[in-house]
Amino acid sequence: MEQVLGYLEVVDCEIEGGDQGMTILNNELQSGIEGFLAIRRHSMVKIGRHKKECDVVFNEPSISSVHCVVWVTLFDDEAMPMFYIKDTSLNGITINGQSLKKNIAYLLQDNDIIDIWNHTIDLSPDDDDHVVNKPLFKFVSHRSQTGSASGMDIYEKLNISKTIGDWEIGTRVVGNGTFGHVLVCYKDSTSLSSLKETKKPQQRKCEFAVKIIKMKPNRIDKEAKILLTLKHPNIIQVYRTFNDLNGNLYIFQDLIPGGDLFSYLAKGSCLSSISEQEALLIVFQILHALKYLHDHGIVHRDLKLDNILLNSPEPCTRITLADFGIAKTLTSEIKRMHTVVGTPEYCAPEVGFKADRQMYSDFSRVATIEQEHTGYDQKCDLWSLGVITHIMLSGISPFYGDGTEKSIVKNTKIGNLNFSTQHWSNVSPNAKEFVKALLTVDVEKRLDAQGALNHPWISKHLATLQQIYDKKILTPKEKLKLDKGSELNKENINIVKREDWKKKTPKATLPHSLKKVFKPTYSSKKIYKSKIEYFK
Ligand SMILES: Nc1ncnc2c1ncn2[C@@H]1O[C@H](COP(=O)(O)OP(=O)(O)OP(=O)(O)O)[C@@H](O)[C@H]1O
Repeated sequence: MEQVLGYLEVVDCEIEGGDQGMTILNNELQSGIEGFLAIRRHSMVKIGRHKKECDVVFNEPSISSVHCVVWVTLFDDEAMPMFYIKDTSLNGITINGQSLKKNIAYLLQDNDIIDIWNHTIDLSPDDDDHVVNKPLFKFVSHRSQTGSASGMDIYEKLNISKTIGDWEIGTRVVGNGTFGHVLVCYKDSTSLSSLKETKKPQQRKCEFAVKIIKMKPNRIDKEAKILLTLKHPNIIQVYRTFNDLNGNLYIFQDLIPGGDLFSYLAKGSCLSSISEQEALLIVFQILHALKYLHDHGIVHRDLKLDNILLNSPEPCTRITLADFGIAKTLTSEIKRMHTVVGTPEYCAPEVGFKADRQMYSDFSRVATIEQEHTGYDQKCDLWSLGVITHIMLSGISPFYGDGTEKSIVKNTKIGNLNFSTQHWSNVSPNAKEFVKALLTVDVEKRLDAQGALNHPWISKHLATLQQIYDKKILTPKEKLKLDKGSELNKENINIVKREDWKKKTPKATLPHSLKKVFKPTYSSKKIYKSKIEYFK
């Protein structure tokens, strides 16, 4: 069983003449301490009226079936856990007297008091009629959340500003990558005054995320430029970017609270598979995002478990593609790419990775090593999706070999797949065919995004998938917008028609003087860091 990372302490629970209708089910036994509900990785604490679904059950009509949920995400073993709460109720909940927006996850901080009875509506100290002695919950984390990099020195350490315009940068780290640090941030809200006028309780500030990248001088960042043009429910939403005088680029974006797909699959010391239905809904959403990107001439080029974020760590949740650090926009002039970029483990063979580490000795964010081949196109993203689907269905990375770059690159070029192991015994033939159709070395024969959506594995379940997507994944507003047809935020982007990509382009024409070297990045940053084994 996973380690306890935090607790909800039951407080203000002076029960008179009965149990006030509260039943704590399994969770109390797991925490081992009476009156404390354990919060562990990979399991959500649910509070509500529904006996089968919830860990804490209140038999009261004012409490919704699932009233609120609490969970924790952990980026890696060295990171501080992030605890979230989401109000899923009809009547609302408050934290420290502040109301929450429905269905939006908020970060919990030590000693936060969670009130599921919504006292704030008419609570006054002299009011004898208000509900008393109803249990509240106090959140307590197991480890200090400020950690070693204390709030004061993170700004100094990263040489970043505390505020950028009306954005306030917090001290909590959401994740770290090869290129940047992702921190929690807040946007100054002016709407509080209007809330006061309507005598509603003050609303808790929503959290956002900011990715901060150290830029090399005179580099224009393509990631920020591309992200500002995108608007899709399955692609990270960016609100603002800013370059400071210290060479930092700030990308202000939505905070995605469920952690990344790598952390979701990493249980114990290996990656575990998930059910075919669960994988199908994830693939369906990624394909929606890829279709949108590719239709607009954008290739992600670094699809991997780490860059797929979850809205909450549970099945049937929204998936968000992040990290457009090496994405590329194709235009009518540039129809193919010749730069070797990405993560070898997920990288299509035609991208042209070499196993020779020497070649990648000098690191550059705008990675450029000239390719020997005729280039590659958007189908490289479909190969990466094939690797991701393979891992989700079997828990195994298909070309990982002995884990060395040499063996990964060699295995990828051969593209052999083995579905005869016990890991595949419960996987349907259609799912295996789907993986095979994406992990096809011959690019011409490999499916594109639309082809993948038409594959029997997806098309057989299309009606159900679309229904779940429309009703559970999208908000009604998003559904309406998608129905009207997706539009880019900015008009001045050179859109390539799909037919143009199919036209063959001449061999790479970059002069040798432009040859630069590139060091690959790894999703496996976590594999190397925490030594997670792929093979069970
Ligand atoms: N908006 C976000 N909300 C929540 N978590 C995020 C967000 N953006 C990034 N993360 C987390 O931070 C990690 C690093 O972010 P990101 O991948 O964008 O950085 P990077 O430096 O480009 O990484 P890489 O080494 O993969 O190139 C991600 O794996 C993810 O877990």
